[in-house]
Amino acid sequence: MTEHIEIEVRNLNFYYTGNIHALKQINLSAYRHNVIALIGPSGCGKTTLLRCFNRMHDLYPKNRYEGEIIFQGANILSNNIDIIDLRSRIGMVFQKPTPFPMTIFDNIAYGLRLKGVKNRSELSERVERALKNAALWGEVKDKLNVSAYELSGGQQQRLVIARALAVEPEVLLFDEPTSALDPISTGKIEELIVQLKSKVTIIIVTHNMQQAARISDWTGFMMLGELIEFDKTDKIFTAPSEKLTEDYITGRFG
Ligand SMILES: Nc1ncnc2c1ncn2[C@@H]1O[C@H](COP(=O)(O)OP(=O)(O)OP(=O)(O)O)[C@@H](O)[C@H]1O
Repeated sequence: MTEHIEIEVRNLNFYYTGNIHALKQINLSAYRHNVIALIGPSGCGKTTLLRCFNRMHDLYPKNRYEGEIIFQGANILSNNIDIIDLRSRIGMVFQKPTPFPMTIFDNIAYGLRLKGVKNRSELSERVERALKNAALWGEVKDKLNVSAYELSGGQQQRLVIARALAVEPEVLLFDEPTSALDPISTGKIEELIVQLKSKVTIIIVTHNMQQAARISDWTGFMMLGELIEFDKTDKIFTAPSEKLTEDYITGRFG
């Protein structure tokens, strides 16, 4: 299979309001339908980098990007990008489950309705497909009209994943998606992420190095806003090229 680059980051710098230089000269290529993990000590810039991929930082107009993020031939940091469209093509799942205060069905149908899908049978079919793809259908198929808040934390996280999947994104961003979950729910989400690779490219921030080693194909190790090393996960965890990476993965600091 020829490897196709889904996202290419070129000389990316990012500054929070007040010129805090949070990302420094980041370069990386994310291959299509691979899982890319971002690891590194607290405050190194993992979440900041993840949020660049769907322009979440735009919520604060004084934040500033430099460089390029090329997604399917276009620079998503350019001014003429349609941000709403971008966020449906590059979806995001946060640390804490964020269901909307509405029924399970309506949570999933929400983005579809925004995209103009109104036909009830098409909506039902796409809601079912998204819930199946998020490995949640079996648990909720008889209670689609109850509030999403009645689900457990782990189920809510899969609901949020289903909601992101419903609009058929090409990329999913995960920001520590299991840190609020118990080990069984964590295992289910990890299994799901590996399954989802057949459909989407995944970039995941995790504090848990074992999790990165278990589920990712590529790993980026960050420190103080720099991407110190980016390589195949096996290589990062068995024979890293950089001493800093080795010190981190062997627990010498962090
Ligand atoms: N809204 C903000 N305004 C100013 N500085 C910020 C903001 N958010 C983060 N930072 C700074 O940017 C740097 C990177 O933070 P970021 O949250 O990306 O790190 P992280 O690696 O995801 O950390 P953690 O693992 O603790 O979540 C830190 O120095 C942080 O203090």
